[in-house]
Amino acid sequence: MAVLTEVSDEQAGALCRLYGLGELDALTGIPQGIENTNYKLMAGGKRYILTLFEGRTDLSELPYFLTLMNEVAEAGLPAPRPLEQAEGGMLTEVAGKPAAILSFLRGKDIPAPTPEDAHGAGAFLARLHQVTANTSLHRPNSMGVASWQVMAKRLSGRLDHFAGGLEAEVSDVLSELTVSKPSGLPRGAIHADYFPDNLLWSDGAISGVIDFYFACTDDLAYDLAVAMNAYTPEDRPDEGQGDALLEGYETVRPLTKAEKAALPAFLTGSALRFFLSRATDLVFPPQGALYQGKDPLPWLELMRKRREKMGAAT
Ligand SMILES: Nc1ncnc2c1ncn2[C@@H]1O[C@H](COP(=O)(O)OP(=O)(O)O)[C@@H](O)[C@H]1O
Ligand SMILES: N[C@@H](CCOP(=O)(O)O)C(=O)O
Repeated sequence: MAVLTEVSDEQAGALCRLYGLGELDALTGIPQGIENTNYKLMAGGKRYILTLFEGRTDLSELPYFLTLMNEVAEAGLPAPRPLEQAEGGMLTEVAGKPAAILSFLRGKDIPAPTPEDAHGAGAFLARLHQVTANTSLHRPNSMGVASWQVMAKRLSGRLDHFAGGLEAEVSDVLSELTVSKPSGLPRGAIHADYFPDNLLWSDGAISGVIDFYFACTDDLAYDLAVAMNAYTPEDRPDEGQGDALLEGYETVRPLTKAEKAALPAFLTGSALRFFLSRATDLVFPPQGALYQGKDPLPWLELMRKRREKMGAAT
């Protein structure tokens, strides 16, 4: 239940005036999500999303995320469009939290995507990259390799509780990844959290891509690897969703030779990244976010599979 901050009808009414939306019709909390508070806001007969940014989102980075979403929407892809206040500015404050109003996107996520769904998600990711590769916006990846090292260090003394010998294994993988770090690949703004719950579908087509709050500047092929892993079902890893997503991606944007060569390391690295972030959140539950305890272990298994293939590819 991600309504961490209550918003009164009075506060919502004031927001409607600030953004020139007409009369407030209704305000309903959205239970999905774990990071921020989201409400469905109905005003002047239209639907919007009201997001209150909770503790884990860095305030100074909000303009980057909102401007990026706006650029993607301007390019004709279904990303949330942040609304401007009548007097200018996208951000405001509600109940002591920074807040924005975003356009509402129709559709629902597909919790257990088939390989066919993954193929469509891959083609859409490539279209997204065609837009975000050209942005002038810049934000370093705060969840990149350096942060994996920080997380592993913070978890030191605890990793072996997840699996015997894991501390040494993670340290070995980190060294391998540092040695094999590719450079000079196509870069741009990447989504960095392209999981099935961040894509909305309607009538068999993608009607929304949401949750840009990990977006950053990085290699496009790394984003693809995150998505291939995220679409690999945790309980049925061998059904082929990852490969189908890659196939779909390449129907729109074929990978360069160098990107193909980098993919095994990116798949291993991104599996390690989500294992480490989930393990960190379990061991040190974040304050201010309503953490629902996502299981890190399937990502450890996936990391091991990906690492085997990385070894075979070198
Ligand atoms: N622009 C939008 N249009 C429609 N629904 C949205 C939109 N943004 C968020 N949602 C709904 O809110 C839920 C949580 O949003 P999300 O950004 O994933 O939250 P969190 O950052 O807390 O993970 C989504 O699963 C979706 O149901
Ligand atoms: N997708 C990540 C966690 C980020 O959560 P989100 O609700 O903001 O998408 C994971 O599965 O570990």
